[in-house]
Amino acid sequence: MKPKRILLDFFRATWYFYLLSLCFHLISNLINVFYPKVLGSFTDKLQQGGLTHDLIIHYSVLLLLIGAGAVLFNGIAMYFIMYVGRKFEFNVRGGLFQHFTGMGERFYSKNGVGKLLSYFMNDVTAVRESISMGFNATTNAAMLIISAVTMMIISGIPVYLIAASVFPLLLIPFIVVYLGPIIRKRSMEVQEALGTMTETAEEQFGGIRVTKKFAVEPIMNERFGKTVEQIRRNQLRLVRVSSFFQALIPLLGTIALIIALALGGYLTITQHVSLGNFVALTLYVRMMMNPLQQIGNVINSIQRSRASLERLNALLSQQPDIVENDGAKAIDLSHADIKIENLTFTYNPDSAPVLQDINVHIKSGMTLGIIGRTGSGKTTLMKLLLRTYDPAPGTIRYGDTDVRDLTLESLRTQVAYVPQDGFLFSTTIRENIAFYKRDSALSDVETAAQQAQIYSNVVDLPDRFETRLGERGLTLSGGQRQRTSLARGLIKNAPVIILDDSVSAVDAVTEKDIIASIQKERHQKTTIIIAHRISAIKHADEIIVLDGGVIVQRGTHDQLLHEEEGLYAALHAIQEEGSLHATGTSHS
Ligand SMILES: Nc1ncnc2c1ncn2[C@@H]1O[C@H](COP(=O)(O)OP(=O)(O)OP(=O)(O)O)[C@@H](O)[C@H]1O
Repeated sequence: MKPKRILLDFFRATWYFYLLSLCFHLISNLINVFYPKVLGSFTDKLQQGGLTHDLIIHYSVLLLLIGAGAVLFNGIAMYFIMYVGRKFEFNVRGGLFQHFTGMGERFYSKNGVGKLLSYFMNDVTAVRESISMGFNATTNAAMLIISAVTMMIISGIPVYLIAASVFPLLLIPFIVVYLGPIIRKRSMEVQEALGTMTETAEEQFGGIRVTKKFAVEPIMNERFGKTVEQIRRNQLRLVRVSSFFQALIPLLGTIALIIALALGGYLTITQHVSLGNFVALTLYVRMMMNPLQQIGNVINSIQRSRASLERLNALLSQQPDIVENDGAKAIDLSHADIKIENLTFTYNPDSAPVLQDINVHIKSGMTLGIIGRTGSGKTTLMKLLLRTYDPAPGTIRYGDTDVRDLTLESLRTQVAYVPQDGFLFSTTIRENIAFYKRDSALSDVETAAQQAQIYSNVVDLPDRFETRLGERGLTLSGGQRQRTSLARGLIKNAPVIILDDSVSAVDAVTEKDIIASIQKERHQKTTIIIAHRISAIKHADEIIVLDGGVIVQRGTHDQLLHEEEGLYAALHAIQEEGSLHATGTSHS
């Protein structure tokens, strides 16, 4: 993939706006540049004693027209640039969002939500501001300088006087070249510190309930304070160099003015330059100072935003780690067996495998139970089935098709995955359940809710299925959230469903009802249930026991119970004892 160059692509698509703006800037400056000349001629008339009432009115009207014309055309030029700047923001934000949604889990585990938000907000705005402001100020200044110098020459001001007065201004590019990279580096540090702060804030607001329950607000305040302090330090470092830079530009302007006054004054006294031309010269030099100062600001802001632009280009050039093969096909998984053969997987090449030599044949329509200690690789195995991470070629096949040769859409629409902590959106319960198909009939939503045993809870809520949930579904209890997420998986009625510890937060009676309803509804449909409680999987056609990434046992519930030395029987004994204690029937 070619590296992304968003600015170049954008300019290619919108160059005519810039051209239009350039034309209006040109008109505005051509009008504006007459202002010193008119004043110069006014001064000459005054000196020669030829000023009449009519002439005063004439000059006043002329100056008014010049001012109004310049402002009007400058305003139009600015409008075009601001318009196109907002378009840039809109395009890039849309593109970024689309790009981010295509990225895989590995990308999100590296980039926190706060960081991504910071790219959206700070970086895009920084680039937009610098291109809008940059274009306006640079074209304005360039045109003004060119037209001012031309006008001075036409007015008969000696070239050596113009050259001497304008010379200090020519030093600006050298200062820019020297200070620019320093500003850019320091600005990058500020942007990074801002990203860290957004990330910390996002995480801390997200975890505020935990913070409060542990009464650790002071620690959190201190941690957040450190990130803010880092921003302050970085910003001060940036301000030191950028304010020095910004102060230098007007200083050079002032030196130019002093030369114009001193040398111009001398030449006026010695009759080499008319008083009118002397007034015009000082006004022209004064006139150039503001745009030059703006250019200083612009160059500063361009230096700062180059860091943002580089980051945005780099981000948009990143390829998702999971990509569809060229010949990927969509196949119907309704009757496809899932074959896992000699599957070994590691998240990082340097670390030990998380799964080792896994072999499972999941016949179409069967129920597979997976149990194992925490961290034994159960979820990882499911992520590979969904191709959230890439398994080695040939190790996972649906029917006869390698999972890598399936289109991602066909895979993920036909395999429903219900995680343990399903994220709920801050919208209605109905929309959360009908997530994959927003226009599902209410009756389908209700049926799924019944299967997930959440129906009776929902109908007790004031707006039933139209009840809006708080952020991340926090209006509901943990068990209710889990069952809503389960309903979201069940409504798909997909050929394959994976329940990844999806009933861990419900009581034993509700779990039994959910399992019974799943058994009924998913008869003849492939169902994979991961659980820590044996009660949730004991009905499965086959159960595999994972330990340390390896299948250590497999069979039906009864077969596994007979392997008395096995992990399964041990887990069973512990859980049975626990439930006997819980129901008060223990004899010990
Ligand atoms: N994105 C990741 N990057 C690196 N290592 C990971 C990643 N996700 C999981 N792991 C590691 O892989 C191992 C298996 O994790 P996995 O989530 O598959 O276990 P699990 O059996 O589902 O656990 P649990 O029952 O607690 O959900 C763990 O040691 C975990 O630390």
